Amino acid sequence: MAAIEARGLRKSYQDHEVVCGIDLTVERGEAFALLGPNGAGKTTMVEILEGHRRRDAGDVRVLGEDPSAAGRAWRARVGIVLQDADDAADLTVREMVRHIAGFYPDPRPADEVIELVGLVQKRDSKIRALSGGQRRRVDVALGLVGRPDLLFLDEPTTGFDPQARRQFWELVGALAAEGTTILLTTHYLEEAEALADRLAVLAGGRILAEGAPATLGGRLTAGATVSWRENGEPRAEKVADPTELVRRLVAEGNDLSSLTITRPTLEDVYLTLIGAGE
Ligand SMILES: Nc1ncnc2c1ncn2[C@@H]1O[C@H](COP(=O)(O)OP(=O)(O)OP(=O)(O)O)[C@@H](O)[C@H]1O
Repeated sequence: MAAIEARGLRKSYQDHEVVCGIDLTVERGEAFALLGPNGAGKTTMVEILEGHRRRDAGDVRVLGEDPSAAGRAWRARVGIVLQDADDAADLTVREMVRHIAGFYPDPRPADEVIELVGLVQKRDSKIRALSGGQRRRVDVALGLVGRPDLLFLDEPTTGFDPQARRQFWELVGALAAEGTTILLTTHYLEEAEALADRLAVLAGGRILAEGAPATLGGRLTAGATVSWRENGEPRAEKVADPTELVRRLVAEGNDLSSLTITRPTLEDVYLTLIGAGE
């Protein structure tokens, strides 16, 4: 059974439909990323799957249950890192993690979680005295402490410095290796590429494309651009397979010290898709 199964999911605010009949399957143990511009409907989707928002139509099963009707046992298996968590509490990091751990049947030890998110130095600091990125790490700690089977991460690394982001990627990789299913939204394409087994690009409440990061939008078959210099002049040619062209350039005795072969990046593919979706 898939971890997440949604069919014909719809949601409107007033008369504005922002999720327009989405089908989505996330397998158990998979890391899945939702990408899309501001207002695409990602958070609305995720909140419906978390059981935090009612849907207007569609069938949804998350860990085998309908999230709008699921009870405490289900909730204990789901970890959530909200986009705008309000954690400006008067508690220390450790107190807060312990407090939330108390709601779960089999939590991770608080100190272990604090170490996982790199907050050992701030363990006894009040949360309201932390920087934005450090608070975000607390959010992540609270999402992890219950040892969830499924973890929702809504823009988890917003405000992280580059080092913290790398550490977070390693953490998510370790959780995925333990078998945790992960549904992530992000605006960082390199994050999606680093973390996701599969991803979907959402715009205007619809999925425009879905697949592995390496093959999304025909990325692998889109051809390659070969660039080199000939008699001091820059040359470039777009080809399906660069092998033959490179062979010819070698046979012709060209200086290939500046040769490059590039394929569309995930960002190229994403921007093309979004452009096409507007
Ligand atoms: N509570 C609400 N009431 C009315 N409209 C809403 C509400 N929440 C979201 N919307 C609208 O629904 C649309 C989708 O919003 P949503 O937050 O799901 O997008 P998103 O893809 O998560 O965007 P972002 O990348 O900016 O977080 C937007 O047009 C937004 O203005």
